[in-house]
Amino acid sequence: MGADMERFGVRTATGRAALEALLADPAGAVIASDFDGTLSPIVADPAAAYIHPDAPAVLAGLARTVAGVVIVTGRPAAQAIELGRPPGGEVGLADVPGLVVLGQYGVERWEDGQVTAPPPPPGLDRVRAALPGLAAGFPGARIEDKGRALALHTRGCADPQGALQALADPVAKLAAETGLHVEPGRMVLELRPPGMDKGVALSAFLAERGARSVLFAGDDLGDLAAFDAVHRGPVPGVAVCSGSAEVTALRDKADIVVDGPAGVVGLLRALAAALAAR
Ligand SMILES: O=P(O)(O)OC[C@H]1O[C@H](O[C@H]2O[C@H](CO)[C@@H](O)[C@H](O)[C@H]2O)[C@H](O)[C@@H](O)[C@@H]1O
Repeated sequence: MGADMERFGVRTATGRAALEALLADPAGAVIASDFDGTLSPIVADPAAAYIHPDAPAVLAGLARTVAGVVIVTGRPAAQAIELGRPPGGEVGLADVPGLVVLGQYGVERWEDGQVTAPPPPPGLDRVRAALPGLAAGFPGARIEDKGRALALHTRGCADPQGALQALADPVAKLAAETGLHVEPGRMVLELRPPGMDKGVALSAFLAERGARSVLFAGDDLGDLAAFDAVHRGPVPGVAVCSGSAEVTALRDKADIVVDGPAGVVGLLRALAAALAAR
């Protein structure tokens, strides 16, 4: 077991214990992951953020062994499925047996090709009308309409971080006026329904599956709630940081830190190999 722990780069005692529990009892394990920045590399155009080419097959292999594989994402769930098949790829996320996608920070659920979700929150139309005015002052800013939430991206601006800071107050004011929640992320401010986050969504999924252990991988601020759920929940949990220079807040809270989506896929591949060797 010691060799396994070394291979996985676990740096905390609780992470070691949780990973040992997962390896000893895979039928009780849930493998959970964020999408953008964790399974798919960060790119300038959100519509072009396809999954790492090896991720679907690796997740499909794991899904045959564990209690469940779940993607917990800020994306609309169906869009994660679309971007979850790399261009020209033969295997996509839709081929992962029993996969569930909890989209839009947990308000949507994709399963067996069907999406279930509540109606869009009141206030969204007002945000939809107001955001172009806010974005107009920042050439290169991009509005992403996700149906139940809107995102204002600054990655295309000449000074993405400066634009993000300048937009923070007006976006917070708009959120307060419309009863929405501001979700800050990687060069993005999202206005989304309140009352749900990735931690709540993941905890509910773990309870539903009767999970006895969990591994969750994430890269961004919105994943911190899932890290908390992993560490404070009733079953042993491993939090994996998909590391980047852009976001450092997750590193100190992670049991394992890997280098971006390629590192996450490598870790999941090593996990699948260790389970197959048992
Ligand atoms: O919860 P996630 O799966 O991490 O999704 C969070 C948001 O990710 C997307 O935006 C981010 O990725 C883009 C593509 O690489 C990048 O251009 C952008 O700067 C990032 O913030 C997505 O567009 C959002 O809808 C997600 O909520």
